[in-house]
Amino acid sequence: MPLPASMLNQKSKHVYSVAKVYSDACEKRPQEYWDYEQGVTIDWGKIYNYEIINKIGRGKYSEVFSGKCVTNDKPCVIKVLKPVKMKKIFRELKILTNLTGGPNVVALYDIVQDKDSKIPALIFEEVKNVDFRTLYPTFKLSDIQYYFTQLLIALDYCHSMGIMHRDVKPQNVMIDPIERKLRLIDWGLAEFYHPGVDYNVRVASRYHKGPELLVNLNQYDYSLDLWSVGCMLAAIVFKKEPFFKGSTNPDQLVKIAAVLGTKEMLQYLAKYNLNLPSEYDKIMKDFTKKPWSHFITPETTLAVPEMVDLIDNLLRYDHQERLTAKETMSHTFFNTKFD
Ligand SMILES: Nc1ncnc2c1ncn2[C@@H]1O[C@H](COP(=O)(O)OP(=O)(O)OP(=O)(O)O)[C@@H](O)[C@H]1O
Repeated sequence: MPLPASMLNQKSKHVYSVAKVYSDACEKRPQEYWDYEQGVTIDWGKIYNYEIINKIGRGKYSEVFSGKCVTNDKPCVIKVLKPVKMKKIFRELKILTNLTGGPNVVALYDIVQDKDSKIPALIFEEVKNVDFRTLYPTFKLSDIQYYFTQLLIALDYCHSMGIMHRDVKPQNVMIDPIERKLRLIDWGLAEFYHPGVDYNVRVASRYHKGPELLVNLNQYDYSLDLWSVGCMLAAIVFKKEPFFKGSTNPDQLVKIAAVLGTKEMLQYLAKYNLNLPSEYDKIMKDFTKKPWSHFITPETTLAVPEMVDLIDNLLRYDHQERLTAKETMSHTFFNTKFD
């Protein structure tokens, strides 16, 4: 029986922006692939197969524990979801079941449910992560080439599967430097991409929010994730963590404009027929675009020309101008040998 029509792929009356790549990734797959509103058939595992060892993280939407699977003694991570709308839970489950097994995507081992609260817990592979504040300062250019290629492989894969991550940031990129293993985690804000659909701009974490989110451009796409990658690279290379440090969401755009320029921001808005939201009236200033050389000091030895050019091609206001994940991987920076 065909599924009833869904609101999830309802195009806006006025379509003004469509992804440059993989725009039909969902449409070409069956509706069951992306329609999480019809519910998700879950093959529930057995909760007594898992043992909690200790708490390792607490997010807005979950509590995360390290644990082990008692049947094989294998370590795992147990993400106990907080009670939120079932629709959000279904979305995370659908996306994870679609993506698990993909390159550098955290593997989902099992889904279990507390029998009283009915709240699901997700069982993942464990990554022996080293905190980015400790790890990133040790990176040489060759490490950046290696780990960012791994991250881009994960992003190109999820984009090719019609999914935008929408929360790319160092805290969601687990790296085990001993195994040189990288996994993209936290698919809780990820969403299926349908061309011409208006998306909620209240996604991503402040420092990694793309300009499209801050100016209420709803028809954004996979290119949002590439802005966040640009922020991560700029922070590492220019030794400024985070690179754009807004104190509020509106201030985040002010911090971006202070680097990329105010005139350039207004040109971006004009291209998509948008006005600067009134919340900026009192706080936006007329900044001139700063050249990247402004951020170069004797300490920024990673800021080689190839890297600066890469950052310049990711940190673009216009989401349609940013390199895609695939284009980023073929950028000269990744094809240059550094010591
Ligand atoms: N597979 C894993 N291996 C190691 N650590 C993990 C793993 N999954 C999650 N963590 C740890 O738990 C933290 C929270 O996990 P996650 O980001 O999935 O939860 P969340 O509730 O969605 O978080 P947030 O509110 O920050 O978005 C991570 O930042 C990380 O430190």
